[in-house]
Amino acid sequence: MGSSPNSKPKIVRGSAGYILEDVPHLTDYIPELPTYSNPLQDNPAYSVVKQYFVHIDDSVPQKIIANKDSPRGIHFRRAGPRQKVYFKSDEVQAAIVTCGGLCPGLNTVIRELVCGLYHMYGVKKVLGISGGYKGFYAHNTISLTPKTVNDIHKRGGTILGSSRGGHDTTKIVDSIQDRGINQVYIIGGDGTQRGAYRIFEEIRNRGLKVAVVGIPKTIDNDIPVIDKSFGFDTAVEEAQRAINAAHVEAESVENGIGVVKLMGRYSGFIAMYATLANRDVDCCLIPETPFFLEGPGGLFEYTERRLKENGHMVIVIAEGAGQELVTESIQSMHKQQDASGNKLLQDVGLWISHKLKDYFAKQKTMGITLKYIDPTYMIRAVPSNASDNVYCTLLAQSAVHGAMAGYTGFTSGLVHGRQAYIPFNRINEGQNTVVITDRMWARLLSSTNQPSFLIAKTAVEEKKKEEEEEDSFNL
Ligand SMILES: Nc1ncnc2c1ncn2[C@@H]1O[C@H](COP(=O)(O)OP(=O)(O)O)[C@@H](O)[C@H]1O
Ligand SMILES: O=P(O)(O)OC[C@H]1O[C@](O)(COP(=O)(O)O)[C@@H](O)[C@@H]1O
Ligand SMILES: [Mg+2]
Repeated sequence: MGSSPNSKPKIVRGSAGYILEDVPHLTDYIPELPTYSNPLQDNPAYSVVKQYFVHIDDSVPQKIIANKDSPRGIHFRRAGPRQKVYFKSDEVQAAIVTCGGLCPGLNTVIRELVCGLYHMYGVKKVLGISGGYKGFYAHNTISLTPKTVNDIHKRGGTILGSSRGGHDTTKIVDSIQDRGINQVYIIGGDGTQRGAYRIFEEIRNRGLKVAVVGIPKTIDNDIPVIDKSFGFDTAVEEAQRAINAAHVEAESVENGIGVVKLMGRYSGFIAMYATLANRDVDCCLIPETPFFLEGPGGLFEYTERRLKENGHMVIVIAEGAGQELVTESIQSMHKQQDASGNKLLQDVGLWISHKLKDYFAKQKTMGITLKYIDPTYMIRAVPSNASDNVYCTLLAQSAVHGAMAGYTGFTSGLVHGRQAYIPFNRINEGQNTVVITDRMWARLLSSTNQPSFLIAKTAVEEKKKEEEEEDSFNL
């Protein structure tokens, strides 16, 4: 996968604690590049906009909650068109690639990149790299025009195809150089953005005039810094259909339990938002918060209580939840990985369904009917909804403006509702997960009334410890 990224973050400090975490620019390593007037100024559609061009110093704060003594804090460069551009329209040879798992909106981003380049900047040469990163060196390219991408946003998936694994920095940059590509748009999740950083580093080391731009994609919403990733809203909406079905099935029988498993490998955002949106869910389990089955405060006890109270119950479980519990039961599936090095998960939905069935069969107190619904790929293989379509358009257009302005090594993202350019190193520094001490998780707990397993378990453990201490004292 090439050498480790090593570039230093570009930090600009201002007065009163202002910090700009800036993005690299082509002129950082190729001085005296010629500039040109932005063709947008002659575009009748945009000429009516007052102050259409973004001021060179505009930035977006990372934190917007402040008090009177707080420093101004970290900012990111504001996205948008600049007065001067660093590429002539007919000089640009752009390339677009989609990597990793599917996500609603991939085709919309492809469409808007192509149309944005064409209509805003007069760029006619856009190549689609097929099949993810390995497509740079192992597949043929596809020529993309506004005509060929015209209606692709109505379809799920990606017209370019995608893949995991196969990131070979040297081969990819050789291909970029050989094909004369000078703007690379890389659409993908956390793994993809790490790969994009390596490509940027290699391009910079070779001194090439190539802008490398990332567009963050993942339904898991696990990319740090940005408000949310495109496709997430659509996935949450699609998940409602599965939860509604589980609810209908559960309430139609005596002591019915509906279990729905939703995607979310390390982050439970889809499960959390789908639960909050639905309101028929009695328990939501996510990777960020451990849970347990037996004893006081456990899932079995809560399920039994809920069935007695309400006659039915709906459980939403994120695929990455409770993995340690499942691994304890099925030792053989230990630590398997996919081609990109992501953890392969065991089916926690199936596991929990069996555990609940076994428990009630042994208890003999009440007979249950359990239906397990696993919509898996259905929530991500759909076309993006209206709000995601608009979001994809803004992300793609911001990416194009940034590349044309000579910025490189950045991800285009939304920060507190404003489009910003975020340096790769910030995007790659960790994973966004649900913070269970935040208000959002508290809102969920109050909407489901489920036990906070954390507190309950701690209380049980403390009680056990006290009893053990008492016993040893009495001996
Ligand atoms: N640390 C890394 N360095 C370089 N490339 C990576 C890295 N992690 C993942 N990739 C590449 O990024 C692509 C997509 O990664 P993956 O984790 O499958 O999906 P996603 O980008 O959606 O998280 C794959 O081609 C993979 O080889
Ligand atoms: O079967 P695949 O394609 O590996 O995808 C499964 C994974 O992809 C996801 O949808 C999203 O993962 P990425 O966006 O990181 O690719 C996860 O929720 C899920 O675990
Ligand atoms: Mg990922």
